[in-house]
Amino acid sequence: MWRRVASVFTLLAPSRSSVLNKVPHNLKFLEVFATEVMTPTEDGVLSKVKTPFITFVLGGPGSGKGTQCLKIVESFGFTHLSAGDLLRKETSTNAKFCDMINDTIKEGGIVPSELTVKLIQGAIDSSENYKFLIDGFPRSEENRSAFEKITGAEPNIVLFFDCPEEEMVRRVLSRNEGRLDDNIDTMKKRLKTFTALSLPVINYYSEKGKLLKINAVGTEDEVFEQVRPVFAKYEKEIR
Ligand SMILES: Nc1ncnc2c1ncn2[C@@H]1O[C@H](COP(=O)(O)OP(=O)(O)O)[C@@H](O)[C@H]1O
Ligand SMILES: Nc1ccn([C@H]2C[C@H](O)[C@@H](COP(=O)(O)OP(=O)(O)O)O2)c(=O)n1
Ligand SMILES: [Mg+2]
Repeated sequence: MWRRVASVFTLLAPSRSSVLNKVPHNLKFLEVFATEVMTPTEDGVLSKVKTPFITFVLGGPGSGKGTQCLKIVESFGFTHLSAGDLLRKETSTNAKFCDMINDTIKEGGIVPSELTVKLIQGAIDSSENYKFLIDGFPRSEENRSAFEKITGAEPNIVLFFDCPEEEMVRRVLSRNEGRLDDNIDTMKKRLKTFTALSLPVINYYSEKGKLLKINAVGTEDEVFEQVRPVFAKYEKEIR
C-alpha cells in the first residue's frame, strides 16, 4: 500500500510535526535517494510510504527558473513552489508582513529566512505530492542554513540556470507580469544581491557535487532539452 508520509518536515526533525521527520533522525535519507520507507500506521501495521524528493532551482533573476519549472511539472509531475510567489501571496493575506515583504522585494533584498522557510514548509506539508521544485530558494547562505536547521532536510539535487546578465535584464524588462521588481533600478540591485549572496550558495552545492548547471541561453525548448535528462536519470526515485 502506498501513502505519502504525513508531513515532509516530520521526517528529519522530530521536534516538529512535518513530513520531513517521519524517518529515523539523522538518516540523511535524502542523500541516498531512498523513496520508500516502512512506517507503522496508527494500528501498528507497516506500510510503504514515499519520502520527499527535493530539487532546489537556482539562477539569477530572469534566468528562466519559473518557465522551466512549469515544463518539469508537466513532464515529471513535480509540485512547483516558487519562494517569490509564496512571498507575493503572503502580501495579500498577511497585513503584518505586507510592507516588509514588498519593500524588500522592491529594494532587491532577501526576506528574513524564517518567514520564507515557514511558507515553503507549509506548502510542502499541505501537498499530497512527494516531489517538489523549490524555485528561487535558497538565495543566501542564511536561507540555506535556516532551511537545514528548521527542516533537517537537504535537497536531492540543485539546478542552476546559468544566464548572462544582459540576457537576464532583457527578459525581466519584458516579463510584463506587473511585478513591482521588474524595472531597471530594482533589477540592478537584484543582480548585486545575486552576486553577493546567491552565488556563494551555488558554489556551496557545486563543491558538494550536487549542482547541475544548465546553460539558460536558447529557446525555452532548447533549455528544457538539457533539463529533461537530469530528471530522467532519477526516474526510479520520482516515479
Ligand atoms: N529560454 C528563454 N528565452 C527567452 N525568454 C525566456 C526564456 N525562458 C523564459 N523566458 C522569459 O523570460 C522572462 C523571465 O522568465 P522566468 O521564468 O520568469 O525567470 P525567473 O523565474 O528565473 O525570473 C519571462 O517573461 C519568460 O517568458
Ligand atoms: N528565497 C527568496 C526568494 C525570493 N525572495 C524575494 C526577493 C526576490 O527578489 C523576490 C522575487 O523572487 P522570485 O523568485 O519570484 O524572482 P525571479 O523569478 O527570480 O525574478 O522575492 C526572497 O526574499 N527570498
Ligand atoms: Mg521566477
